[in-house]
Amino acid sequence: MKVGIQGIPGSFHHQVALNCFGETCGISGYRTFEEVARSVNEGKDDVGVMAIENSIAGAILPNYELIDRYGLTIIGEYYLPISHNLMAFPGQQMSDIQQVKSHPMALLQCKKFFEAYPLISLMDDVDTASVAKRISDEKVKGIGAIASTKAAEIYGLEILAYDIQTVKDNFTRFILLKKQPEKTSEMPDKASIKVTIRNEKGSLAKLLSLLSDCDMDLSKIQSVPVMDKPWNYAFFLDMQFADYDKYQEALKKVVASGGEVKVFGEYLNKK
Ligand SMILES: O=C(O)C(=O)C[C@]1(C(=O)O)C=C[C@@H](O)C=C1
Repeated sequence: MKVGIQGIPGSFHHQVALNCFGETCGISGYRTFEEVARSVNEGKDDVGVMAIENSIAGAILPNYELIDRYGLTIIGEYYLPISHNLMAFPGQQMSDIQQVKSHPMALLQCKKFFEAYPLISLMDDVDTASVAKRISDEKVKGIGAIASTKAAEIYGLEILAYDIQTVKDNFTRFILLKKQPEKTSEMPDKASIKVTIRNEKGSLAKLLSLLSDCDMDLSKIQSVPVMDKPWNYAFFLDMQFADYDKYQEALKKVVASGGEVKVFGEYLNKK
């Protein structure tokens, strides 16, 4: 199984790939989410792992657009507990650190911790682990990384502060992406869809009550701009259901009421 991720060993994506596909899967690391989406679309990787939302920092909106543009299918999801740690080249104190680099989502999850250190500047980087690796390879002093304890272990860095995310219970939801939908033995109980509706008074309210009438349990609704129609919006919806037929009926009703529907995936809820 060839798995595409953004990041390198020690990153959270790498951990999810190992947890989902086992130690022997072949993992290719890319610098951007777009490269992951492209590699799955071109068949270079069988499956892509992509973070889509975090319980502190919220949705990674651009990733919804990537799934849409590259025509990928969501075949599953995975929730990983995330603990962030501040680490640096060994032998330094907190007072030696002038700058901290990490993945933008990781920085967002630790914003509160750094309020007590106004002299430390925060900078976006590719992924959590690659900063740790660079500090180690180039023996960089004065710069810290935010990453997992596993990354500190792999790259030989010293942890200056443990568990620095704003709330202790912190989760990132990852989605597993393939080029084509796959047949599963179990009936799906969750779906991710995109609905485009006309920008008219009450149209979103009508959509929501229609879904509720069909017993759809919405776990996510995210509006995204329709690029070629300024100030029009489409909605990415995640919904859970006990009855697959009712879900199919809901989709038909949305279309009958004038909505455009694109299904991104039907899979098993893992929450
Ligand atoms: O940089 C990493 O280690 C990642 O796997 C990326 C990522 C993300 O994209 O949200 C994954 C989980 C955490 O939320 C922080 C960063």
